[in-house]
This record gives sequence, C-alpha cells and structure tokens, in this order.
Amino acid sequence: MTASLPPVIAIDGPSASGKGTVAARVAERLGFHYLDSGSLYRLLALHAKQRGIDWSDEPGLAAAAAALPVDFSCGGMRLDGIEAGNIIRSEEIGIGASRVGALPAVREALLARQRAFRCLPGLVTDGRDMGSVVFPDATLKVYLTASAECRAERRHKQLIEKGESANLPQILHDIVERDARDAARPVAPLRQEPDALLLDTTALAIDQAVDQVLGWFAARQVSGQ
Ligand SMILES: Nc1ncnc2c1ncn2[C@@H]1O[C@H](COP(=O)(O)OP(=O)(O)OP(=O)(O)O)[C@@H](O)[C@H]1O
Ligand SMILES: Nc1ccn([C@H]2C[C@H](O)[C@@H](COP(=O)(O)O)O2)c(=O)n1
Repeated sequence: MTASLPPVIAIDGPSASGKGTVAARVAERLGFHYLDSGSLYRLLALHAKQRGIDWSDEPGLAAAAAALPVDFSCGGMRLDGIEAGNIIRSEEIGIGASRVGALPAVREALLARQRAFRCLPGLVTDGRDMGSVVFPDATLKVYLTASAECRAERRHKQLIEKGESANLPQILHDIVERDARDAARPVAPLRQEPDALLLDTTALAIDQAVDQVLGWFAARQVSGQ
C-alpha cells in the first residue's frame, strides 16, 4: 500500500489575476505551505541577468536553474544570499520570467524544486502549470482569472500604493502581451485545463474568492475526490 501524498490546491491563471493573493490567504487559513511558482521563474530571470546569461540561452539557463542559489527560509526570498523579493516584481523581470519559462529545459530543471514544497499538512500553490504539469494529481485545481482591464487596474493600484510610477495603458499592454506569450508556448501553456474549476474574480472581492476556494476544497474532502 502506498502512503497518500499531502493535499495540493493548485491555482493557475493569467498575470495580475490575484492568484498569489488568494493562494497565500487560502494557505494561511488552512495552515498549509505556500509556493509562488512564478517567483522561481522570476528569480531565474534575475539571476541570468546578473550573470550575463541571455534569456534565450536554453542550455545556459537550464544549468543555472538546476543550481539556482535561492533560499526561501525565514519568510523571504534570497538569491545568492541577498533578499530579492522586491526586485523580482518589476515588469522587466516579469517579462524575463515569461521568456525563460517558455524553454522546455528550464521548466524541467525547476520541476523537482517545485514538487519539494509538497509537505504535510498540505500545499497551496499558484502559477501557470501547477495543475497541469507540476501537481497533476492536485486535490483541487482552480483557474483564477479576471478581465484584462480589471487586472491592469488592480496592478496599477498596487504599484501606486507601493509608491512606484505606473501607466495604466502600458500596464494593460504588458499584461496582454505576457499572457499571449505564456498561452502560446508549446510546453505547459497558460490555459484552463478541463479538470480545473473556473473562478472569475472580475466582480469578486478578495475574501469572496478565498471563501470560494475554501468551499470547493472542503467539498472535495467530504466527497473524497
Ligand atoms: N478579487 C480581487 N479584488 C480586488 N483586488 C484584487 C483581487 N484579487 C487580487 N487583487 C489585487 O490585485 C493585485 C494583483 O494580485 P496578485 O499579485 O495576487 O496577482 P497574481 O495573479 O499573483 O500576479 P502575478 O501573476 O503577476 O504574480 C494585488 O494588489 C491584489 O491585492
Ligand atoms: N508556473 C509558472 C509560473 C510562472 N511562469 C512564468 C510566466 C509568467 O509570465 C512569469 C511570471 O509569473 P508570475 O510571477 O507573474 O506569476 O513566469 C511560468 O511559466 N510557469
């Protein structure tokens, strides 16, 4: 008899849809671990930039990904021993993450690192292929989205609140372009899988989205699916 693996809630969706916010809050409510998989692609893009590795150099990036010097302990995100949680949130690094994430050897090199986050009592994770590739046996798969305009407005508000300059039309353009690249790639593309439940948060508050995910997860546990 094989021991059952810890449960996983996989939340995938386009950029600025609120995946990270919802996933982190669901994890907190359940006392589960949380993995922001996009941060790994972002840290790799930053690391490559710092090391002069081109974002199209697949063998160079795959080698860098396999040995990525990241440390998620103490609640932060250290790259080469330096806190990088803020710097990886830039639009430039987001674009870099999307470019390196399109390369199959890079995705393969990051797979085991992501799966290692699956620990008791459970994991909530967000990204683009959490339900399709990384955790295909996830207990619950959610495709979380919102209209592109709504996502751009949320990102704009987020940047302004952080005291950063932000241009709404440019943000909308960048979001649409990045999603198109993530959806068009042949490996692990951004899309709603048939077994993922759709959660459109365009007209929902964060707490409503969190409650919906928790409700779906509770129902799965009762039905044993
Ligand atoms: N339902 C919601 N209503 C209003 N604002 C929301 C909602 N969900 C998320 N937000 C806000 O939208 C912004 C973007 O959310 P978040 O960073 O979680 O998105 P994301 O999908 O993880 O983005 P990325 O893919 O770029 O990492 C945040 O400021 C967050 O507070
Ligand atoms: N599972 C993942 C997560 C992220 N990426 C790539 C594609 C995204 O545009 C980019 C940044 O992700 P974000 O932090 O915005 O969630 O990283 C991916 O390919 N697969």
